[in-house]
Amino acid sequence: MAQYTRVSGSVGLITLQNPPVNALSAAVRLGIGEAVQRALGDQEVQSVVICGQNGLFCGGADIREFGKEMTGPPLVPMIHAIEAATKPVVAAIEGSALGGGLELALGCHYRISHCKARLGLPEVTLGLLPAAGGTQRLPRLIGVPAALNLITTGHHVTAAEALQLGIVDQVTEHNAVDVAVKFALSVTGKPLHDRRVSSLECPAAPDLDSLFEEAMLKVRVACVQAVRAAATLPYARGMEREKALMATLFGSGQARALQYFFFAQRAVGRWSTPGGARWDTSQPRPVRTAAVIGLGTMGRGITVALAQAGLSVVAVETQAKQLTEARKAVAGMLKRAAVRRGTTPEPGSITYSDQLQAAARADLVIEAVFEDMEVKETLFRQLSAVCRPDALLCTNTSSLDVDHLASQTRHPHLVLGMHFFAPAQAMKLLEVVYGARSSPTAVATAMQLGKTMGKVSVAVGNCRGFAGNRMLKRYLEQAFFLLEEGATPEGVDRALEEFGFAMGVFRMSDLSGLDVGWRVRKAEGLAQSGLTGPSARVRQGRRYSPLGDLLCEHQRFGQKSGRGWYQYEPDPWLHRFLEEYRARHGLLPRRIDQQEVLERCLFVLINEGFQILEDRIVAGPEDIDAIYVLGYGWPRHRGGPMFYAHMVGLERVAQRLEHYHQAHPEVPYLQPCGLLRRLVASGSPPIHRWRRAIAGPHSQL
Ligand SMILES: CC/C=C\CC(=O)SCCNC(=O)CCNC(=O)[C@H](O)C(C)(C)COP(=O)(O)OP(=O)(O)OC[C@H]1O[C@@H](n2cnc3c(N)ncnc32)[C@H](O)[C@@H]1OP(=O)(O)O
Repeated sequence: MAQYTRVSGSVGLITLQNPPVNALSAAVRLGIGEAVQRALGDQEVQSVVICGQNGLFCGGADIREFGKEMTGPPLVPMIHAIEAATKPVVAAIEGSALGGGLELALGCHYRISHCKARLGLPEVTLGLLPAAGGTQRLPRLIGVPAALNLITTGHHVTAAEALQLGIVDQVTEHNAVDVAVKFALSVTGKPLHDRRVSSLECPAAPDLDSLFEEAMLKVRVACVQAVRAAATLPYARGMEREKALMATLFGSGQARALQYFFFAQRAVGRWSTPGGARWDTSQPRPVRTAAVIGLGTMGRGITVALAQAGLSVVAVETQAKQLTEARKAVAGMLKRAAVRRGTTPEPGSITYSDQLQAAARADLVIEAVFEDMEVKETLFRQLSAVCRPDALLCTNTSSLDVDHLASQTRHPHLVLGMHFFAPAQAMKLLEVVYGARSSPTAVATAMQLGKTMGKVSVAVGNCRGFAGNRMLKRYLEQAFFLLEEGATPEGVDRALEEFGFAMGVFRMSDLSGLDVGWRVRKAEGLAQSGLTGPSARVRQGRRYSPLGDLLCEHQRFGQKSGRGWYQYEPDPWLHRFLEEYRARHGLLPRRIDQQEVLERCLFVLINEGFQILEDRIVAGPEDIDAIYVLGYGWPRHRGGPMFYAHMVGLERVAQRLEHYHQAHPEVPYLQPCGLLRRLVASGSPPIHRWRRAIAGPHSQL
């Protein structure tokens, strides 16, 4: 909807009304069109202001309408009508003007922005391009290099930057609508020709061809082609090109995946637990002071993330040398982040101590000590004695039993996992792991704290490895089995990187350190040295690959030791080692193609995802997809593992798993899990119906 009123005698005020972000839905487009006509036809009205209700101009096209049949008037002719108006039209930008919202503002003759507003054309992040004239008007207004940068990255700019670039005409600290109305009165009757952006010439820039060629190599080709049309063609032909390019993107799998992921990241905030706790009925407690215990790499990152979110942080490290180093490292991290943001580091929000007692007054404590149950058990008993009785006690463990740690304390309902991903100050993902006794308030508080730190928090039930690492285990395992059967680390990584992972599984393991998993496997009784014969490759009645353990026995810990799955200097060791290993175990190497690598590594991970859904460890497929894209490098343009399964087709995923299970009956995880089989049997419903299909007592399966 759009509301029309007359203000200050002669200004027609059009207010976009579609909470929460005034997206340009069919109803809003219809409303704007009608209001513009009314304003232009009203004899009393000399100028027009367009704004959005509730302090937000417009979040762009309504993404929920994409992929559905188009209804309502199209955006492009409406923007043309505004630009062609003979009365000045002023956009009053507050909050955000993004995508179609900014394109609407670019169709206005003037743009006044509040100083806190942000502007941008983020369509590329949804697999699209700004096809309501954005690729044609923005280069004409601010020049090709700056427009190309904004359009191909999707970056938002601040109001100050927008003023400097020439996107807006004025920035105000006052009420932008009031300022725009006054401004509209002041420009009444002034000529408008040079205010119509579509009629401007693209400002000349040196060596445009090489700029376009360079951009083509780096970014979405369609965006570059559209901006090139702005620089080389008349406006009307440029608009035709923009429309044609958008048509090729609109139905693409990438666009569907990116749009799905936009909503998935937001859906995880509406968490629920099998015990009935929910986001909308649980009240978070305020957290003003947080303590971090253990200042290794993770503890330092968590300290920085908390301080940057404006909390007072008590950083505790009992080893003097480590404490001194951590203090320096944290100061350096804060300084570098401030330089990047162009601000000064906040002084005084972190205090350091070598005494646990320093955490006594904290609202919430996050321990990040060595990943060892005995060490953590002792710490939780101490924290329970030292801290306030209402303090939330959180563990940053990546796999240990949260319920067991809770049982060491006096108030188990206040114990949770907060599983950060390295580097903790930068990674967007946080797994909030609730135990059997965690209270709804505790979950809500940790979820809210994650949001305050700028993270996407996903509520996850307590199980070994939680959601992310539990799935990762199956993925790694298949990669090892593939090596046993004849594949090479390079071949497996190539297949995964061509699929879209920034790093294949072996390169990623080398980076994070092979010894980390080795320590966990030793603690679980899986890694055992000296075993020979068939028993070397079987544990707990299932196929097991000791390859990772053997590499560690040869002191190959990955990048940190200069050698892992790859050698960082010429060294044919690994291939010889694999050949000898296969010969020793009577394994006949075969040629393994990319399809098998992908299906075995990815479908087994997806199968575990379905098992996690069935076990109610997470509430919906969006949780798993957010975890995998934000924490494990799953390519965003493929939406996440569960969305990928939906795109591939559940029947095919189940068939291929069955096929591999028949070939490898000793690997039980290759057998399609019950939920996957039931979804296939019920006709493979689309992903947005899975949540309902899984839901316990009301299950439709
Ligand atoms: C011809 C085609 C023309 C144009 C193409 C386009 O315009 S494509 C759309 C381009 N716009 C965007 O990509 C902006 C997306 N939105 C945002 O970046 C943020 O939502 C925004 C506007 C900065 C506000 O952020 P905030 O943190 O305040 O809110 P949040 O992101 O949680 O969003 C609140 C709910 O609104 C839903 N929503 C946001 N934008 C849109 C949109 N454009 N269409 C539909 N719905 C949108 C969002 O999903 C949240 O709802 P929820 O139910 O929680 O999912």
